[in-house]
Amino acid sequence: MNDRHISAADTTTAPTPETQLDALRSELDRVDRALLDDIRDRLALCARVAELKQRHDIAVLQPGRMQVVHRRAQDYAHRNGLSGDFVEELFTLLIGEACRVENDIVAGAGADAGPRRAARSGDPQI
Ligand SMILES: C=C(O[C@@H]1C=C(C(=O)O)C=C[C@H]1O)C(=O)O
Repeated sequence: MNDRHISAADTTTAPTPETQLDALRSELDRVDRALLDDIRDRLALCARVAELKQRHDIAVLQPGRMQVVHRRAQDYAHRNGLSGDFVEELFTLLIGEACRVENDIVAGAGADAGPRRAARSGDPQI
């Protein structure tokens, strides 16, 4: 069938721009939730790193490790067509927040200082 023979039924069932926008926004909402879950999990791991550092008197700031994390993010950006500047800023923020959380824990701000970790399968249900 060519364009001159589209029936009325075909045109009425075509998704409207609004429907397509809603569908794309639902996808975005799902990705945003996953991003936030991953950020929460990253910070919860950093809180565990801080507890280990505190127990063994290891410095919170580890410039060598920060370099490794930044370098890997830049490689990823390069391979996946993302802006290197954007990824640099993003990881500067992520690492900065990790260090803030770690410093709070090492300074003894207590168990509430860190982010909540994600529930694991063996956890009690409350
Ligand atoms: C998580 C750590 O602590 C800090 C936070 C880092 C991060 O957010 O990736 C990296 C280096 C650290 O100074 C670590 O030492 O691994």
